[in-house]
Amino acid sequence: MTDLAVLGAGSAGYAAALRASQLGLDVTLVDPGPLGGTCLHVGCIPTKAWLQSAKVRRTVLHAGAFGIGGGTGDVDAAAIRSHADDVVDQLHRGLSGLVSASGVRHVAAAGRLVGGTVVEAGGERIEAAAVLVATGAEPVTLGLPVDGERIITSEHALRLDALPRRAVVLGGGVIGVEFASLWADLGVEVVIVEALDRLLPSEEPALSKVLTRALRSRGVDVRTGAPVAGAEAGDGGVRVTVGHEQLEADLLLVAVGRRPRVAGLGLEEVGVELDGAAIATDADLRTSVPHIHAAGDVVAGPQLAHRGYAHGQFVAELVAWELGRSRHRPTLPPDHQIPRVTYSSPQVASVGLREDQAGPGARSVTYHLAGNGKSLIARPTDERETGMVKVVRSAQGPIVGVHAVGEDVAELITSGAMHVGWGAEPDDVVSIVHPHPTVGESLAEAILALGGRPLHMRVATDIG
Ligand SMILES: Cc1cc2nc3c(=O)[nH]c(=O)nc-3n(C[C@H](O)[C@H](O)[C@H](O)COP(=O)(O)OP(=O)(O)OC[C@H]3O[C@@H](n4cnc5c(N)ncnc54)[C@H](O)[C@@H]3O)c2cc1C
Ligand SMILES: NC(=O)c1ccc[n+]([C@@H]2O[C@H](COP(=O)([O-])OP(=O)(O)OC[C@H]3O[C@@H](n4cnc5c(N)ncnc54)[C@H](O)[C@@H]3O)[C@@H](O)[C@H]2O)c1
Repeated sequence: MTDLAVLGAGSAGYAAALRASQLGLDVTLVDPGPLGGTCLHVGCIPTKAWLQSAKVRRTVLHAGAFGIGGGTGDVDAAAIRSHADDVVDQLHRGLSGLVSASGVRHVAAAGRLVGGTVVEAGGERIEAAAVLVATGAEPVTLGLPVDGERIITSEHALRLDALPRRAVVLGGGVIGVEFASLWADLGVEVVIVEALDRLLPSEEPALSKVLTRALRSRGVDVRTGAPVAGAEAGDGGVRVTVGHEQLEADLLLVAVGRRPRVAGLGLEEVGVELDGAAIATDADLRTSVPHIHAAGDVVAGPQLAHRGYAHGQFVAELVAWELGRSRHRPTLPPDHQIPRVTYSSPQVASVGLREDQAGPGARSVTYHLAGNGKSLIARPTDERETGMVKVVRSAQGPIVGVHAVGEDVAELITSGAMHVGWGAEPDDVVSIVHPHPTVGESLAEAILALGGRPLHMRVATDIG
């Protein structure tokens, strides 16, 4: 018997386990893989390590623009991998220590539901008061013959010991854009192919435009409105069919989305309903079967590690409350309040609603980072794009969206998430002083303008 059995020890599952044990629940965490799941081992952390190496090479190649003698920027893919592995290992050791110190029991096996809230894993039968399914997602391959060598997914891309000379990236979403950006900066000739009419199609159109111009200026061949019809691998490389055209490359990265991992979990057998490919849940992440919850990438919505953390902690608190072990009934942040960052160069970061989603009478101000000292200092002078921050408020109401593109704009979206989450009005924020020079003060500049009192920008003073 256990209070909570968690299937999956990724961002959602381990966050649930840690929070539940803090609340005094007995927890069993089931996962056949290493603690940490996709984000730690084959997602957020190793991709950001590769992106950092790409940024270092770019800095080295542009060092002259900063008055420093440049280097050759030779690339050692195996050494980049080893740096990424070191970071992952260190975080994995830390997480394993946290989980064992918390008293959570880890069963290192795949689990499945075998009736009600009973889980079977590694030959063991675990009866639980509540179950959380947090088994994550896996790449969609569109039936393309993924072989791990010529036609690959992001997981294979992170294990490369040598970089291709020429690569086609299929999908202009988050994974496609991050790899296109980092490979281009590491000297790979990249073609990125997106079926819809722009890269990162769910972001504000202005951000996609700046990103596309920046990638093109670094030699990336960006093709939009171009669905890929097929691909064929041979000894010498891969041939990709886009419309009537054939593209030749050393490899094809398939990055067209990730689908919830729900097969083989016994969901159908115990009556857990699906909503399309994802597990159907109510607003409190309860599935159609009492006391079975779902969290993270198995639930439809943005597939992000920090959403997984929020989901996992929420379910732990809800279960503790339902079992009478906590007096606090938790609330779940809505998906649109979850910040999104694409860590390409330039970065694209946003939270809340786009202007076209913010209702009638919504107003916005766009502050161009060409006026931001910190952004100009960081930018090599031979690069034209600096980026922008756009803030959206609902009609005479609160700030409902912050959208940014530029170097290091990920750092300002945390403040954006607070403004949107707290429903702040521009007047609530204008008296908060931001440090200078920072990229973050560009958000303050846009909010000042939205509140009708611009400082370093020329806009009509009756705005907002
Ligand atoms: C290349 C890449 C880069 C990414 N970068 C970012 C980023 O920068 N920022 C960000 O926020 N998000 C990023 N993500 C997304 C992020 O990794 C996911 O949103 C997050 O990992 C989801 O957490 P989860 O707990 O739902 O699932 P996962 O982390 O996928 O964990 C699921 C776990 O379930 C386990 N499991 C599977 N089947 C069973 C079973 N039958 N029994 C028990 N356990 C099982 C798996 O072994 C796995 O450990 C990235 C993803 C990818 C692929
Ligand atoms: N920095 C981050 O937070 C981060 C990084 C990587 C991944 N992730 C998460 O992983 C998930 C998966 O990422 P992803 O980039 O694979 O999915 P995605 O949904 O972000 O993008 C997939 C893209 O592929 C395009 N596409 C689909 N079929 C196509 C075809 N036949 N031809 C051309 N284009 C096609 C889609 O229009 C879409 O733009 C995302 O939801 C994201 O949240 C997050």
